Amino acid sequence: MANNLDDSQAELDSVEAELEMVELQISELLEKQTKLNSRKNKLLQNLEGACSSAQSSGSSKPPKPSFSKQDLEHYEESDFSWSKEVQAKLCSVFQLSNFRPLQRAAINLSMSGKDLFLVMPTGRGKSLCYQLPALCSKGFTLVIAPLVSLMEDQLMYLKSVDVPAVTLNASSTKEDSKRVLAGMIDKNSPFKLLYVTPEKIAKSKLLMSKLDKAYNMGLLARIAVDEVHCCSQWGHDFRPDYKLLGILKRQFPKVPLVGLTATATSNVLKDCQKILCVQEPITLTAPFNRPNLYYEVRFKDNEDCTDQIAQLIRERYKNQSGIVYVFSQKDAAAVATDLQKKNILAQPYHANMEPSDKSLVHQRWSSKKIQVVVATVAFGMGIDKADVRFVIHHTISKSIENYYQESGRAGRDDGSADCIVFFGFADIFRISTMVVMENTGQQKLQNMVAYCQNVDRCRRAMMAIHFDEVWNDDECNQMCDVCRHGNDYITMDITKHARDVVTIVEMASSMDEKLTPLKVCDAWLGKGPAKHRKTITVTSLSRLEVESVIIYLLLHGYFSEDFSFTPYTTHFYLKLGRKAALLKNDNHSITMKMKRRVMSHATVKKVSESAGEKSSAKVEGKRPADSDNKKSVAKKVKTLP
Ligand SMILES: Nc1ncnc2c1ncn2[C@@H]1O[C@H](COP(=O)(O)OP(=O)(O)OP(=O)(O)O)[C@@H](O)[C@H]1O
Repeated sequence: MANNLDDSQAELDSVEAELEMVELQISELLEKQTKLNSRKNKLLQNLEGACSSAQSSGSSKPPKPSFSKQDLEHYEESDFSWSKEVQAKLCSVFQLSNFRPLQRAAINLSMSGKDLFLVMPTGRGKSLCYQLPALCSKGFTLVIAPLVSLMEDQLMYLKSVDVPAVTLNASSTKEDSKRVLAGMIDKNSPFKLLYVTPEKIAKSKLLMSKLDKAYNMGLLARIAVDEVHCCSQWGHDFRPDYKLLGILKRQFPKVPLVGLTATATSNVLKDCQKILCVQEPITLTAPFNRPNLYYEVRFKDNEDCTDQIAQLIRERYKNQSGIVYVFSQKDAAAVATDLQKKNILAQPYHANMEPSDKSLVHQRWSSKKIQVVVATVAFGMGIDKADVRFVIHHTISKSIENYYQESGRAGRDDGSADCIVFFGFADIFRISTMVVMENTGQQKLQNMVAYCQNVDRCRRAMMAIHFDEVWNDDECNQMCDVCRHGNDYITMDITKHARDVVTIVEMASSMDEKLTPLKVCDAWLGKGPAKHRKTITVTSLSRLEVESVIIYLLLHGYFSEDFSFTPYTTHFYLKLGRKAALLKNDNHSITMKMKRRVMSHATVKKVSESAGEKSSAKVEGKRPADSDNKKSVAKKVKTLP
């Protein structure tokens, strides 16, 4: 009997070991699949380019795509019946001399009556693509925008260039509304643009009936849906009322619609197409690469992060405008106060401020009376200051899409600007608990963390994946810290460290104890409660290295999140992830790329070095945390008594 049991146990162990190997192989294959897909996309792009030129030279040809490069070239031309007027108004009204990429094509398509989705990075001039056609068409253009403040900014701007535009929203007076509703069916078109929120379309029968009349009179020239990704559940700013906008195309099928967004992926756009009931829209996607922006990630030391920011502002951005994004309203106030104490003209901005205070900060900043706005993400849509020279993130964003959008407020004038994010360990878990209820919140956050943790891939190329684009690292032009300071990393074998730290969490769990990531760090560094110190192998890594290893293990499935909810707050604990069991296998090893300035040579086993660097390269930028920690690097190995 005992023999039988032993045999079964042995077989079970062997099956489990085999399963672990299979799981490892699957994860390796998945990684390989991602890389191959990226290469495939790039090759397809190259092939598509080659096919288009072959087609134009008359050779034999694959079927023509629905909107080919030649079509695009056609719409880039300036010999349409409206071209002269468009060009004249570009100069005389908008005081611009040239179009930016895709603007002319978008305008020509829209003037030709085509439905269009225009995906263009933030600040590249999407508004012009419906404002200019509005001026060159009979009647008025209906613009759906998500925020009243955004409409007001647009109206202010349009007023400054003498373009008649109006809005209908909850704060419009009765008289205003009456005037606007009458204007909609006035053949003399007293205004060329009418801005409304999606809620207004959903709720105001009067507005819909006037639109119907205007449509029948041929006065509803065009419909523009700004921030069109808000239609889709998969878009990061989903707004339920956007879902009801399908009524517009159903009621007014002959009116061309243009949907504008800075952040939609192709899946989000497909969803928007369905929701808006647009049959066959043409999608124009401007390249997302902003070559004038320099992207950088810095490790965050909570104690002196604001000092570092202040120093940057004083030295590198003297007299230049910028934004510091923070996590919470409390942080906005605290960081702004800290900066003020260091003689920097900074003011906070967050959703909970009085609207008049918000506009005051915005105005002061726009007119350079203050240098820096310390803001939560509430400072976003509708911010149109061209000469923002830096956007510093005091805390990481909750997704790459958000980061792209927020950092993209820099350098709208095409002049060079910096986007720096301070990557802090504790911040990851603050954000993680904040997005816990969001569908894909954790995955998106992990992508952002992977962007920050990355040491060997061009930051642009990493962002591109999220916009269904493939950018070559060599197109970066050293405009990210990785490309500029290339090879500043080492590949490390962290298997033993991983085993040690996973054991800590395992032991805690066997004692029915949950550990937050910070507690795991402390315990591993030998700073936790005495009862833990007796049982664990204290690491010789520095705190920064410890944090990096834990983040790596979390990103790669050796750890996972264990949320615990109370009526007041959500706690983040670490538990073993699906790959933790692999560490029991002696043949399993984990390697990790780590920035030189993070790792200390004495403590980790170096597997291979990146090309071009000598092992004796000095470890730069040591922070107090590192040096403090060296005191405790006594290679203590404590075992059970
Ligand atoms: N052809 C052009 N040449 C120079 N500047 C331009 C051109 N087109 C637009 N701009 C300017 O670019 C700035 C940003 O334009 P706009 O607000 O339309 O951007 P956007 O793409 O709508 O951004 P967001 O996604 O933030 O709404 C404006 O100051 C605008 O005047």
